[in-house]
Amino acid sequence: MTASSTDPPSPSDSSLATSIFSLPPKSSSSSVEAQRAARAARWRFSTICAAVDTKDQHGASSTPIYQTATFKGMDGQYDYTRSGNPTRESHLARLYGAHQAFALSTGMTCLDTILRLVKPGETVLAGDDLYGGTNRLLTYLGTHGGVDVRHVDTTRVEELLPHLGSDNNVKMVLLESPTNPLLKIADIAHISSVVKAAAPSALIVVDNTMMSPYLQRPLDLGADIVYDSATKYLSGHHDLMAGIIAVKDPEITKSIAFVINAVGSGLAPFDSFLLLRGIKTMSIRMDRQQATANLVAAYLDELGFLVHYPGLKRHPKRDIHWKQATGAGAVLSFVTDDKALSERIVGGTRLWGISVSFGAVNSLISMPCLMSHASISAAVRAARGLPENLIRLCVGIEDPRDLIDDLEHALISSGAIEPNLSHPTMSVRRTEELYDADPNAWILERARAFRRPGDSAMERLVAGVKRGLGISKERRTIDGDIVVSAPGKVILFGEHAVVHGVTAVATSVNLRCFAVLSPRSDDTVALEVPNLDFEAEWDISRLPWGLLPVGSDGAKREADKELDPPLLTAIEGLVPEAGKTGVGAAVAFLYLYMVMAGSQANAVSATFTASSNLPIGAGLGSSAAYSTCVASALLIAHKHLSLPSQPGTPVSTAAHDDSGPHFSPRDTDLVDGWAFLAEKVLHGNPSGIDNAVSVRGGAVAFTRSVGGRKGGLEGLHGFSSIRLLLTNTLVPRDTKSLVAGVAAKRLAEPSVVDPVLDSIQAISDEAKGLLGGTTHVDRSHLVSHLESLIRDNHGHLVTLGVSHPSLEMIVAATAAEPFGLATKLTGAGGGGCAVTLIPDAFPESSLQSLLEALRNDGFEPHLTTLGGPGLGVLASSANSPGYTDAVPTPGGGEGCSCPNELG
Ligand SMILES: Nc1ncnc2c1ncn2[C@@H]1O[C@H](COP(=O)(O)OP(=O)(O)O)[C@@H](O)[C@H]1O
Ligand SMILES: C[C@@](O)(CCOP(=O)(O)O)CC(=O)O
Repeated sequence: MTASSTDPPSPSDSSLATSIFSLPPKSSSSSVEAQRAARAARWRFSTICAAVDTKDQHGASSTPIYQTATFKGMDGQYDYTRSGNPTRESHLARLYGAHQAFALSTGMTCLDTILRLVKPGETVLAGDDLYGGTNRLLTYLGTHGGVDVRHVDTTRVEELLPHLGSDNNVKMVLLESPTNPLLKIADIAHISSVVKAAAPSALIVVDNTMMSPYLQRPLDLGADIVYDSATKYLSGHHDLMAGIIAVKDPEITKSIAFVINAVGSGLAPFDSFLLLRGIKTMSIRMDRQQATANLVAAYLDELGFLVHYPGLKRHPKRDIHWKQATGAGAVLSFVTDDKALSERIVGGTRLWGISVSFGAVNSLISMPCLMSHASISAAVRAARGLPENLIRLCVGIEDPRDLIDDLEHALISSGAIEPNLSHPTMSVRRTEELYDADPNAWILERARAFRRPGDSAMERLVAGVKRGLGISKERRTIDGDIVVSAPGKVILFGEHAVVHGVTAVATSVNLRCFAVLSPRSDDTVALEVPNLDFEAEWDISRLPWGLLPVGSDGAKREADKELDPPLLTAIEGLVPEAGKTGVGAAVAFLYLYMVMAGSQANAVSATFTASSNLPIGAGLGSSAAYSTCVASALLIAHKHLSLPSQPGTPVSTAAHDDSGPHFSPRDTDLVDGWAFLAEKVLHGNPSGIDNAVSVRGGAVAFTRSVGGRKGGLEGLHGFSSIRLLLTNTLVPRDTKSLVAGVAAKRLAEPSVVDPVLDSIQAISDEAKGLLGGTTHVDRSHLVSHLESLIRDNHGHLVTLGVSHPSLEMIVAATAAEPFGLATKLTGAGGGGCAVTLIPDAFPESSLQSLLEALRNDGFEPHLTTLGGPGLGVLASSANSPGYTDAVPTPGGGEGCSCPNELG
């Protein structure tokens, strides 16, 4: 297929150069014909694609296939198909704004043809993120053709400049934009003008396959030659191989035509027919593919993957792309940071076919380093920044919902994402309605139902903090920000009994509170707690500093064991909108803020923002997570916590997380003590187990110090990843009154309650042995043993009177056939949450039916795993000028590993 967009071909152009659009009207004398031709000359892209304006002798409305090698006669337009064939002649030049366009047998043939314009001793500058086949051919040209091939980052014009001096003999600059597969953007117009100015004889060649002429026309931007693998978008069905070369200059056209004719690389008649047929629907296909690609990119981006796609707002050089192209295309790539994980994702899809190439109506998934770019050595790939775990997605025209379903399934089953327990699940009907009303909102909803577990506890934390506070990937925390995060908890055994000195076993959950303390300079302290729709600010000078004990100087590290009632009352008077849920959070914050500063002189001016993905008031320790965040952020601001010398290095307390620095045991205890004080503000007389878990993470056995008996805290590290189902009844309850109810029952019926407390102690002791690794059992026995302890403990809590009909419904639903699972209430009971242990072998299909059944009963089920990191400090530059230097940093030193006197 060859054609010229403007001039009719001269006989010397050979019969390759014919265009139905450029031929003069049959009867040029007829003004009607002339007007029709003039109108046709104004047709827009999709019209040109769809129209069959052939001058076929029978008026065929589809281009006929001239399946012939030779043509009879001496003076006809065609003689031999290698030189020209009517099926191959078409309107392509017009699609490219070219002087002439040629259809060849493949995209690589196009490149081969173009590279024959380069002579030995000349230089080709090519990109460093190129299709593997391009790289292979260039390498061959270098080794066998005596051409100096240099790979530079062609997306950066400054990298090209040193190569453009006349001694470099640059003949050709080969560009792709966006590049394949990293979708880097080159400024085609800018590069063309810079190259032309410095090396006037150099040809700018653009591989436009990622875009097609529908979205980008490089000849209009200053390129000399553009080629496309027409196997991709132009034909669109992956049922033929083809390539197109479009050329602006008549002289270059002749050289290209010469090579094609000499070599015989023109596209065969039948393939030309298929290609023409594909081109008719190109724009409509690409519109659909591109719209879906935008959704897929938004989905992966929202999940926290690094996605390469110029449709995304933060894509580097996006503005340049949109200056030179009219769409983002339908190819995107993303990294998982784990090659094995990427392989599992790619292998887990069904609708997305594992295949090289792109541009077809059916969607494809691949790992370029193993497939399309495998011919580039691993070392070169690494040097060019091509991640081995990169996944490329080529979006087709299937229903976007099916594509997302399939991709999501692969992401879940590979372990790349897990349910976002804090996100309310939408009914199928509501989801469908949202899709119909607003696909962009729909895709975000789909993504928010999941989250990435990350590769390490710290990475999870970083991602969690950003998500939790709505800090988008591009927004970095400002200098001086202190960013902290702490988990909620689930009590596995011993709630309520723990208040009376019995041991309880609790574990952190992967739902967290996130907080930022940001310095300000207006002598104001402010609080924002969006979960509770509360914000307030206070003039620091008007806080009741006079109520602090005389001599407070802020140097004190340890938290008080008890609250100071007059100070508490005074602070309560400062919090507006009494009765709102945020009031407790504000009072706790201000209380710690004042006591920790010790005096007005030491007070820091800052805004504290906390946001949690924990359900609040459901028994999962949202208050402890919040208290831990308040305590740790304020301790850092007052320089009471020793942090790594390198600002911004994440610190954690999680003993099981070996990566990164940890707080010393003494500092861990310090945070715990202050968090406990905040818990006291919120709850009066809590046992302290919630903050102990939130600060440390993992699983702990906790015994409160009661009546002079020594308490204790022990980390339990003898288990790995046990799955739990937390089901929120959504029934509100009040911890304080439930705890008081049990105390009253104990007073009234000691003969009933005391044996129950003894039995719970025995249960906790057994659980401690199992989870702490001192009782040696195999994995299946560990789980079944824990299940029987769960059933027993729940029975005792029923006896204590703290269950609720909604909790009993969940116990029954999970125990019923075919599930047979063990469930107990967790936390204070009276509503709140139930916890169910999910054995390793529990079938995924049964789990899905159980979740569905619970949702149908109006509950909110969340899957989680046992254990997880505790307090994490993500960013902290307490040494920055934003915070006062007046508070001396106390001396460090290792202290006790566990606070034995917690309350
Ligand atoms: N994200 C948060 N922001 C501010 N305050 C919070 C947050 N999460 C919890 N709180 C505080 O904790 C209280 C809930 O504590 P509680 O009823 O014991 O529930 P839970 O069992 O979830 O800890 C809230 O009323 C509020 O004072
Ligand atoms: C009931 C209790 O044992 C656990 C706390 O329950 P909750 O997380 O407030 O639902 C009370 C406590 O230990 O402070």
